[in-house]
Amino acid sequence: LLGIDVSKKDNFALWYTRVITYSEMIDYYDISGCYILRPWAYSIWESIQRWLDAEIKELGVENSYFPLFVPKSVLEREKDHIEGFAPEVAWVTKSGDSDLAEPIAIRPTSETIMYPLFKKWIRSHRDLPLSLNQWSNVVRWEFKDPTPFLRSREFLWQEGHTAHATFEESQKMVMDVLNLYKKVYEELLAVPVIQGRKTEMERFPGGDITTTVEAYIHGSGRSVQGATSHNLGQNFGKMFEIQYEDKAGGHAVPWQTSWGLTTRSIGVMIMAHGDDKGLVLPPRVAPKQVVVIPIVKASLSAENKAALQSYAERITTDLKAAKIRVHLDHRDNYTPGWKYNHWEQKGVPLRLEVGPMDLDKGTARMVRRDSGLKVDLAAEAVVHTVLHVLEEIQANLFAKCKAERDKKLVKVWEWRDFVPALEEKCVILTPFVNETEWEEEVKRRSREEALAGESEDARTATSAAAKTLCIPFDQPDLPPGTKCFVSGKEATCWVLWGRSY
Ligand SMILES: O=C(C[C@H]1NCCC[C@H]1O)Cn1cnc2c(c1=O)CCCC2
Ligand SMILES: [Mg+2]
Repeated sequence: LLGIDVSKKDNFALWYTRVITYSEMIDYYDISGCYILRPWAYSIWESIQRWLDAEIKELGVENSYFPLFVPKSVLEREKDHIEGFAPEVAWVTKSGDSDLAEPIAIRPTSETIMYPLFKKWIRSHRDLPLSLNQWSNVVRWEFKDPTPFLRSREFLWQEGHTAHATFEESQKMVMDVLNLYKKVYEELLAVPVIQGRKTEMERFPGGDITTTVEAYIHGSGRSVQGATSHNLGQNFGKMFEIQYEDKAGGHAVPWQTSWGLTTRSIGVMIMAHGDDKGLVLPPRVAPKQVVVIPIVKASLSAENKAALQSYAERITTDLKAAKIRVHLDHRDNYTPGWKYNHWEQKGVPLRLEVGPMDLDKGTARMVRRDSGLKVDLAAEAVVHTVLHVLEEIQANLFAKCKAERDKKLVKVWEWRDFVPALEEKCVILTPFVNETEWEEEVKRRSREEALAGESEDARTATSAAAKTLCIPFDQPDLPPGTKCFVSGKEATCWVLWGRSY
């Protein structure tokens, strides 16, 4: 097949599979849940990394690297931290033919690897704040159906881990990082997110406060956690007996944070912006922002072919000089039409067509990937127009995504309106009593009412149930006496619900 040949709205899962393969981002691997990140995808991860790495360093964080392995005795140091997650842990039990004395876990996250060293390094208040990050892979043997980028058994991420003398300082770090995550999504990936706090049921049990950025995928109507930033309180400090001599000469336990953003962010961007022709890349992370395509007609004389080639090369050189990521596709074994389709599937924001007429008139035809708009430009106007239009495309993608999300962001006050709104692919704000048993009840009833007697595979990554996404920091007005939408009890806050990945 030359084209994607399936519409995003008709079969979202198949559309996504076609987009990530035809754009040469992903290839499949023998082990379920493991994928190859090809250069077109890896380049996007590098752009995210480059921006985020510089920003966390501004916060005083330093990069480091800890071992991939953690002994069973250390990983299971505190039962309540690990109990819910145990099935996801991958173990090394042998080397060659011989069994290891003690099974060794492959890191699913690095708290238990790092914090024994934090204990060793943090002795005085002068050792604080300790702020480390590592860019690495992690392994979680997920049970649910895998989806490239969104849910894989190995993924790339950064995990930040800090220790502070006061709660206030730790909470500032939690929020400073959460604001960086919002910028990664909104300013790099052009995807709007809602910041908030996870409910008691959804928060990381090892921490005290879990904050999150929640994205909405218009095509599937599902929401997805974009990244998390936790205030761990003193829990891990107590668990790992981290203590230091404070200014008054007494013993104190530091206040810690941990925070992570993963390659899932790339999947969110693909789903948010892709269309029926394939990927649509935000210019700020596009591996190539412009592709120059010479239109070489066979009838052209040799010198005209050469003239056209050098004209296209000059335009390419001018763009490179302006730090624009440009590619000249002068392959003579593909037609211009084939190339248009190919680079559209790869989501390149701008195409510049350069034909014999353009050579004569000193022009080039600029075609926008997001809107399809075609504009003929004078060669000397190409660079500054391209720079301007790339910014326009970035803003346009964000605006389109935000409009789509806002159209589906609804308020519901009564239970009877809740499941119908889910069926309409909405993400739903409700007044809520914010008690775990009522959260469980909503999960159960929303699945039951949506399935209406049908069953649901436990492995499904696309459950019919609604779950809480977050308690948005930006709370709508809640007049006293407002009733919880499901329990009828006094509502204590507005909560965001949705079907999610
Ligand atoms: O990983 C975290 C907390 C924290 N880890 C560091 C980055 C930020 C944040 O994700 C929670 N968590 C999730 N998943 C798992 C574990 C786990 O602790 C441990 C066992 C395997 C699966
Ligand atoms: Mg998990």
